[in-house]
Amino acid sequence: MSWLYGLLDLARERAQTALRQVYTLRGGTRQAMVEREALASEQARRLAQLNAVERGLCFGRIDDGSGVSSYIGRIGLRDERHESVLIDWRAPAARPFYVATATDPGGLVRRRHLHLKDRRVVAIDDEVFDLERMSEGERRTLVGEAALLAALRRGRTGRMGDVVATIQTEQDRVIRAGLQGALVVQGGPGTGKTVAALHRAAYLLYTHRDTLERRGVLVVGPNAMFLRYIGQVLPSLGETQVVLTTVGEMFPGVRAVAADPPQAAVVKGDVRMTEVVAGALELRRRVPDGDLVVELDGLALRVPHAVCASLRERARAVRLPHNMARKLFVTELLKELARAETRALEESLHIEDLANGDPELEELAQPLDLEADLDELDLELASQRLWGEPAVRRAVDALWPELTPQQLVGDLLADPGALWSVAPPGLDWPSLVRPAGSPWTVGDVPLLDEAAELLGEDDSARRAAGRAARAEQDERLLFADEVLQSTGVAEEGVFARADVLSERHADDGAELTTADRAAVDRGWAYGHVIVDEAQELSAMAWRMVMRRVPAKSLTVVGDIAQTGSAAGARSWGEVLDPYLEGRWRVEHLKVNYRTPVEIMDVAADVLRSFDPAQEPPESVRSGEAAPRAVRLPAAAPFSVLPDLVAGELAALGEGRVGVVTSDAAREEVGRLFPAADLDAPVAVLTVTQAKGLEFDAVVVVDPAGILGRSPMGGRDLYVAVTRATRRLTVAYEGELPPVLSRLATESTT
Ligand SMILES: Nc1ncnc2c1ncn2[C@@H]1O[C@H](COP(=O)(O)OP(=O)(O)OP(=O)(O)O)[C@@H](O)[C@H]1O
Repeated sequence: MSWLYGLLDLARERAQTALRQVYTLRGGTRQAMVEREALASEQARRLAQLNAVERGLCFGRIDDGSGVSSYIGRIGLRDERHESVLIDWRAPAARPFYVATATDPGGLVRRRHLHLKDRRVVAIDDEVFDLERMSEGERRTLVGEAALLAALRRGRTGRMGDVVATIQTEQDRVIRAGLQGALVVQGGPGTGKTVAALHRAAYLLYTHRDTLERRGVLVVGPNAMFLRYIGQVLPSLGETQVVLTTVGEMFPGVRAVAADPPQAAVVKGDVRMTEVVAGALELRRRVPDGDLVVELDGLALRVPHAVCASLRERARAVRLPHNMARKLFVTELLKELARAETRALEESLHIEDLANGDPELEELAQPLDLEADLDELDLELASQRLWGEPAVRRAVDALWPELTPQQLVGDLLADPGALWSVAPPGLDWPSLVRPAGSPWTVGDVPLLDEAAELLGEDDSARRAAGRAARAEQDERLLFADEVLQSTGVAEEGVFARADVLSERHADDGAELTTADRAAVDRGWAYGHVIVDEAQELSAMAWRMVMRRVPAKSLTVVGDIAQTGSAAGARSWGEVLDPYLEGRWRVEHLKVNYRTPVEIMDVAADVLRSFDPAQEPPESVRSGEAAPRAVRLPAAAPFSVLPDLVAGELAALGEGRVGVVTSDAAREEVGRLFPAADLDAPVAVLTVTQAKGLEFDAVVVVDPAGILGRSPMGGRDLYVAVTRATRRLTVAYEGELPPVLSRLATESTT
């Protein structure tokens, strides 16, 4: 191994030297500075990648029938003669390592898993593909079974790790699926959907770096805790440029964590909320009851009701977003007010009075028609003057206000009258009503996004800047190419292409990476979007996600059987067909790598209780402690939990306990374990919070409360009991729910 690590050290030194050189250069044109910065950030990224692969640099070897051996590792390395000596796990040449099975070795005679500690090989697992001498029992489908089981037996750290060394064939199919179109990864708990999806992100970035570095990859997860749980996987694979977010954070400027009550969540997630939001906007474009009258300097500027109505119609008819159409409305209304001002002035000038009875003057006095004399320039100047008048502004704002999404949605939800008048029949709008100024909920975020689409933003300044930036683009590109050529890096293939470099350093933020820029831009079009726990997204949330990926290149990861949100998915067709019209495909993952057979049998009973047709995934492990139910004492039931959890920690020796409670018990149980968090030995979570996570031992508290929370209670209990990798205890009061009757019961005294 030392020769491979030697090459890694060399590559690091080269990157470091290049970085130092870039930093020692000073002065020059702005262009030169921008280019230096581009090189520096590329070198820094390369260095970070080289550092990330130190642990377990090389983990596999494959031998083909002709005596050729290839090493598989976290990155690709070449020797001084430019010969490939370590194959990146994502390269096509590494594929046989993941797909060869005993029955279909694909030209391999041996697959070797290498276990490294520091920089030394400490263990080897070999699989020899010799079909002649293979017994039936050996024709298994697991890839590198010994290495896989060793990986699965390791205690959990509270953070998901990468699995490059032990990816299984069915997962490999998911990871290496093409970039185009939508792929649904459906699989039961613990089948590696999340881990496969993250490796897929790394694979796609490796294989389609040109497109994806520019457009970015977005991963949407169920909550912040989950994002922390998975946050290290991609960096450990050398990829730091992926945006991780939750539905509650997808609207820039809003960080929603609060959940709606179940009924409000259902209504907010209903696609008919598009009509509600659009209706609410319509209510804000008003026509005055009678004529519009603006009092200005003693004059009453009057615009007839019918004219106001027609101005509104014209502004609507342009079909621009509201805040952009407002410009047209304002321009037209100001002209009408200018005309009205002239009319008012006319009426106020009584020439007969000025003649003061003089018959000659009276004869001279012609009826004035100042309005007819107004030309476009007069109107424009008058409009400008009027726009400076607060009374005019107030009148305009009352008829066609400039609105933010927050104003539109916040006002609507606090206004029962408005909700009543815009909600389509059958929509339970009263469940939405709440006090003004309430904190944003996760269910509000897709509504804000919907509102933002209808409102639009005044981006004329940004577009002008964009045009100017594009004019510079060609020049920049040319220059970036020259830099790459002159430094020789173009040949080394170490750097991003010139257009990527130049794009990164476009005017709107020289030091910002694609990920940085994308994360704050609601209108950013990602190259690929991965949605995890996708069964939880409502129809409205899907609209928001789909807006972020116009190319519809998606990986949708989830399990319909685990849907906990009442607004979530009942089938993949139901949520995807409105956007993809059947143009999506499903890969099924069927092997459970997390939960041992003994616990999975209990979970299977729960699954059958709400969906008898579903097959639970098959566990790869067995032989862990039998899962049990513990009856809590009737008086102060939770008081025994600290001892119970301490017992679980002791039984684990090394590992973490997850206490998964009903929503009702969460607070009281949480008080018993004050320092509970992901990294602590004990974490206390509701089922919603525990979704996607796992623990060595799980204590499920108040199963009846979990079952009774909502119509989705059975699914919630299924999620709760499938979080354990080794031990499961169900702590209940009163009677054990019949669906758990398989559990051996104990009582506490
Ligand atoms: N090929 C593999 N090698 C080693 N470990 C694996 C492999 N596949 C999955 N695992 C492990 O199995 C566990 C479950 O994986 P993961 O969380 O991705 O499953 P999931 O399908 O997303 O589960 P859930 O539906 O419950 O969220 C994780 O600890 C993961 O690291």
